[in-house]
Amino acid sequence: MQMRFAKYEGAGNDFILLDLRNGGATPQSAEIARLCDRHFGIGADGLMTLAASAVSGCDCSMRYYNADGSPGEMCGNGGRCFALFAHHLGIGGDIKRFDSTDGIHEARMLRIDGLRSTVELGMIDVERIDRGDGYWFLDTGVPHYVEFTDDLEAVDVIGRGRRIRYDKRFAKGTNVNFVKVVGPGHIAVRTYERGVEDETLACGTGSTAAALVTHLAAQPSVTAFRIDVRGGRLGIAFDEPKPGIYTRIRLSGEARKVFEGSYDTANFQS
Ligand SMILES: N[C@@H](CCC[C@H](N)C(=O)O)C(=O)O
Repeated sequence: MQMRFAKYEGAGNDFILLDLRNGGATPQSAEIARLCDRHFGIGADGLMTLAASAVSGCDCSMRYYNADGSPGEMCGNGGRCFALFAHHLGIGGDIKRFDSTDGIHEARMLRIDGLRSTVELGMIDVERIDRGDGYWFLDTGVPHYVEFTDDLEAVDVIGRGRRIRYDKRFAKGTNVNFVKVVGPGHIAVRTYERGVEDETLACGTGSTAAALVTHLAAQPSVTAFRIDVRGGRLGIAFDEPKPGIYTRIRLSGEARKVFEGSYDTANFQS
């Protein structure tokens, strides 16, 4: 069977998008891993399916899978690409509302330029940030470890990231972020991603975690951050109605449709 797909990227975090509204099945985990393989497949950090939503008021439903085929509860850059994919399919109005495993999200196209757009995505509220010895840990849709460094270029993101990712302290495993404070409201982040098992060029939920922890630990009066990542630049803004309670968290940045095509499912199934 031929399956249509589209490829999108947000700050270099890249994704395969499948529209399942007409009844296609979600690929099995091994098939997703083969599709995401950069040598034998299409190549991507993750894959998302778009389907009709069972949640009242939602335009559609997103499910996220990492490059190794494991499901993730949420993906920030993926969510921004998903919203643009929905926009290109003519789904929803100015505000796209969709459910993911971690909750309901709203997205807006702030600026459209051909196949690219600046997309702002609402993230789930964060009400708990744990402090460890030299690190912070929080859930911004998926689990994130955050550690500050003065020399981001010198960090062995893959080596250290992989050790921390499998540390027994983190029951579900964790994504790992190294953060350098550049100035007021300005940080740079490198992320080792769970499920990709590598450094990626950007991570939206990781950038969200890094901005919240920077606010908490170093810049309590700042509620909007510029985040420099390997693949570009992201923005985070949020409200803090009570100390340590973060609401209206918005992740913004460019997203782009890269190409579309079709594949023969028999080539990717075992
Ligand atoms: N790249 C993502 C995060 C994707 C999920 C993550 N790897 C996990 O399953 O923990 C982002 O932009 O947020």
